[in-house]
Amino acid sequence: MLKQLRPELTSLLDCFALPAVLLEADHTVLAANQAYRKQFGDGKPLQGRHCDEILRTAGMLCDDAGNECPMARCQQSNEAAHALRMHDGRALQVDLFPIRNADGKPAYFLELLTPLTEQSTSTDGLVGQGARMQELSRALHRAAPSDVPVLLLGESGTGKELAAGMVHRASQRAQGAFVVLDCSGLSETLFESELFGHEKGAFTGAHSRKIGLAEAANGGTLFLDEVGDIPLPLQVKLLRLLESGTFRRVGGIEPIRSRFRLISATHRDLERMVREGTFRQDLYYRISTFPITLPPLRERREDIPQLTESLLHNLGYPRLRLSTASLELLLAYDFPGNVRELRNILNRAALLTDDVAILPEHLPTALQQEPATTNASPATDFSAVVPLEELEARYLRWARLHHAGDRRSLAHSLGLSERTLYRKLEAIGDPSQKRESDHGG
Ligand SMILES: Nc1ncnc2c1ncn2[C@@H]1O[C@H](COP(=O)(O)OP(=O)(O)OP(=O)(O)O)[C@@H](O)[C@H]1O
Repeated sequence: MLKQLRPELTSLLDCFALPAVLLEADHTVLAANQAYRKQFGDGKPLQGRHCDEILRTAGMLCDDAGNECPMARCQQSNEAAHALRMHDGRALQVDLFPIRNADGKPAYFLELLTPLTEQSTSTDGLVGQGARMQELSRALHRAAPSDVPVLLLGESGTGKELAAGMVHRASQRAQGAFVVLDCSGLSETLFESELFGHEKGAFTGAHSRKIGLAEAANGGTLFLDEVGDIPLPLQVKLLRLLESGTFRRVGGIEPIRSRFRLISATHRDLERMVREGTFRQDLYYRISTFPITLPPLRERREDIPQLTESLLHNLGYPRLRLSTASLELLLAYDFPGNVRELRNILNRAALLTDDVAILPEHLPTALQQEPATTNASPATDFSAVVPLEELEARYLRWARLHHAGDRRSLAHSLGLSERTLYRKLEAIGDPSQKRESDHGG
């Protein structure tokens, strides 16, 4: 019956800017919109063809690496199903929605294909073997299997989004979607329509119905980045969603149910915001069942050598190395922008060098001039209580950089045997240590 309505259906699907296709239960295409035809079409009519065959022709495997087709799950559960696929080297989120008949049974299926941003699909793990990273990894793995809300705290660039992705992939909802909403800088209207979606005509510019991220996250994980930036009036709406599991699209009447695991992140001090009245206490309790703090890079400098190698590899410079002098400069730097800043520094340096080594002149001037903190002994730079082990590591690094003599005389000045100093420097990933041991020193 629907076949006679193909032009109307195609026109309806054209309301979506994203590739959208209407499928029958046997995977044949009833109608596809222009964006779908453009991205996956081969010039021949798509109607009546199997979606698997169309996508395969376009170079996208539907069932690779054991990825099951979301259609089976959608048919079985009569709920939206989600999956991730690769196409042209980019990740696509596949959202499949059942179109139910008068008996409430899934009769047709609407499939939307959303390209995901590089960050939200990064498969890189959190790099780092130091004590702080091991502690972090344990906490993330402890939190992952349960469905409790996780709150990731830490400065900007410490890897909160990466950590959220890790929790999702290690959770029972790994087969579902990992949906990211960056809550910073969104106006109230935009925040609401992003999270809850809207009906056509709900406000000026709402030309078509839009599925909200809360709905897209059904069966998966919703990651609210910069949750501390949500304005107070919207915090109550978010709380209602979390408490009831239901919401309404902007301009909609029907309550919609969505089940997802919530992960939130912020670089703000939420407890202080609660005290100051800018963040609702009830919402804070709701999202912070399992708080996990990500350490800033300057508190885990021992990971810098490994991170550098991994970041250079990911940036497409697998053979590029840091000279020892450059690594020493990085080890002495405080990285207010954390791993993101290290990544940017390496990217820029890689573009500046034609050789196989990044030299100090390829690094930003802020690093080339020794920072004040490295001239003063870090042991006397008390701004916070830190573990003694870390203080020792910081002091050793400072001493290594500033001691004029060789290692034997440094060991003597520190009151250590040369062998003990060697072990301690090795444990903190001191680069000159490696250089000396490479030469049998
Ligand atoms: N431990 C890590 N190992 C490898 N890469 C990392 C690590 N931590 C962060 N990165 C990289 O640093 C960049 C920033 O990470 P991410 O976006 O996860 O940080 P964030 O804490 O969410 O930042 P913001 O608060 O600004 O959103 C990304 O490119 C990420 O891949």
